[in-house]
Amino acid sequence: MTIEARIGIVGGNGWLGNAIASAAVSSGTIDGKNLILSGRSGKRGALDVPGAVHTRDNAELAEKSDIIVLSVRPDDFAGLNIDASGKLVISVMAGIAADDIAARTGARRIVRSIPNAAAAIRRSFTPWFATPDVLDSDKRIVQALFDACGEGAEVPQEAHIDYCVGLTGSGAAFPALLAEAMIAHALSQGLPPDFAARAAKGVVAGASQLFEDRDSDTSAIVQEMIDYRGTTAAALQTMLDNGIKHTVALGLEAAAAKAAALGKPA
Ligand SMILES: NC(=O)C1=CN([C@@H]2O[C@H](COP(=O)(O)OP(=O)(O)OC[C@H]3O[C@@H](n4cnc5c(N)ncnc54)[C@H](OP(=O)(O)O)[C@@H]3O)[C@@H](O)[C@H]2O)C=CC1
Ligand SMILES: O=C(O)[C@@H]1CCC=N1
Repeated sequence: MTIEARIGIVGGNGWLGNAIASAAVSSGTIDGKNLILSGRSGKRGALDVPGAVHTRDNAELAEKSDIIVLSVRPDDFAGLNIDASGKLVISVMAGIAADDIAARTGARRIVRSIPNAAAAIRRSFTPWFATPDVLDSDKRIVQALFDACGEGAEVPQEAHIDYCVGLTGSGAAFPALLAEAMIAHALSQGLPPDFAARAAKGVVAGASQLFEDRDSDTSAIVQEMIDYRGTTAAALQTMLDNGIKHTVALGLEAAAAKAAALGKPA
């Protein structure tokens, strides 16, 4: 789907806002001339967004946009002054509730979402939630925008978005941590650093490619290896016995708790 509406991204010069803008244009989902990107400093994002207008003036952005994406840090939201009444607002901010977005912007049609940094390569799995006033036509645009960034998926409750800050928003961070743990152990066993890094990243990257197959079932992969009763089973069972699932659960809960705290005044 091509989005004909004009989209303004507040914080469009930042990590995520720039990635979304780049993905939307490079996929052909929106013409760059229909994008306006704002930032305070005048700095541009790392990724080129051909045709887009850049501004430091959020009032100009609001005036020129049919849809406003809020991509400032949660801590900066309280200082944001923008009139989005009558417009669709799409927030990517962690922890900021739809009611607070409505109160600050005057908008009623509000979507909350949690993309991740893989939007830069159009591989973000992005959950999104629409408040009751959001129109079906708005939803088609939101889905198209997040499909341009990878894959969008509507969730039925706002609470799911708060939960997903950890589940999807952290993006490459958790697989990177797994690779880090593997590298650290390989180094402790005397393997050369360059080899250890290539080996661990190669395993994680290879697994990611395998998971691309929509039919791949992670629990089946784990069970198959446990049933094989070989060396991988020994490793998996030791990790399970030592609480790896509990550790992951604690991490996801910590992310959700941090997001909840971000949404509250200090
Ligand atoms: N990065 C990620 O992977 C993810 C981020 N998010 C959410 O996305 C949002 C953006 O995060 P991220 O891109 O990482 O942060 P960045 O700091 O990279 O980008 C935020 C941008 O907002 C701009 N900004 C701040 N205040 C204003 C303002 N009043 N008007 C216009 N622009 C403003 C800043 O511009 P300047 O520097 O010029 O002041 C900055 O470039 C956050 O709310 C975060 O929770 C959600 C999921 C994943
Ligand atoms: O780490 C963060 O705060 C951002 C927001 C959600 C995921 N990443």
